[in-house]
Amino acid sequence: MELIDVSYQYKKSNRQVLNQINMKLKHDQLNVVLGLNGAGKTTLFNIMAGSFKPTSGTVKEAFTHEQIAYQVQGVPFLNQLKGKDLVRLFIKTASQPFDPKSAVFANNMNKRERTLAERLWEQPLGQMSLGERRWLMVMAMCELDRKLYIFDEPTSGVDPDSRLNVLHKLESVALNPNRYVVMSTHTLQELEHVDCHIFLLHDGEVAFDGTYDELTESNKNPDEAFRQIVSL
Ligand SMILES: Nc1ncnc2c1ncn2[C@@H]1O[C@H](COP(=O)(O)OP(=O)(O)OP(=O)(O)O)[C@@H](O)[C@H]1O
Repeated sequence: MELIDVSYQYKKSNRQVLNQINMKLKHDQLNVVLGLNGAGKTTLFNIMAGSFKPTSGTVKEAFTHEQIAYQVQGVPFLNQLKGKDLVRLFIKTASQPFDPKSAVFANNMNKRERTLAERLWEQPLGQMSLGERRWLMVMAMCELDRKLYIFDEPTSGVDPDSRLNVLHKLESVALNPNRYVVMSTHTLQELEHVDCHIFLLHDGEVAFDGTYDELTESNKNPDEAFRQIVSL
């Protein structure tokens, strides 16, 4: 998937959020979009998902809605829904078989994850912590068979252990030549041991496009390396 000279400006706004962006997503690797608050990450995801039409420019290899799984931030679900209902919702909308007796999506989980999945299975969403809810949603979405997966801050509020599990899950989803996986995060340290390609959005442009090692070449602290780029 490639974005060619993509620009975006919200109606009634005089600011160009994205200004002739060029990006080529990688297969077999996690694509990570970084940027300050308001840099345009969610706007970019909406363009990739086809929800927003670029003001100008082209999205090459655009996918239909059926080919995309998009985890957006802050979607309200009924608090009474149980974990299994949420998973069923995702799986059923994809017309995939769902077995209510077993946590089908738990097949590749380690012991701790499996215990968590089993506990959340019968627990209402309203009684889950924010991190538990996010973890469950991301794991369920990974079970869908799609061409493009977009995760807007999938590790936000998730504890360090589950965060690693989520990232490794996304890495494994990306290990398929017919898929693209894109995510955003503000926690740069979590990327050190992840096979990923980084795009850093700043001032409407891609200010950095490269690997984690390249990002931290001049400063081993990724936050400082990030700061250097956005201070230029
Ligand atoms: N509907 C809208 N109308 C006008 N401006 C908007 C609208 N939605 C977002 N913006 C502006 O567009 C810019 C980019 O927003 P976006 O949500 O894409 O940023 P982001 O990088 O995802 O931020 P964050 O890291 O805080 O989630 C922001 O300055 C925001 O205020």
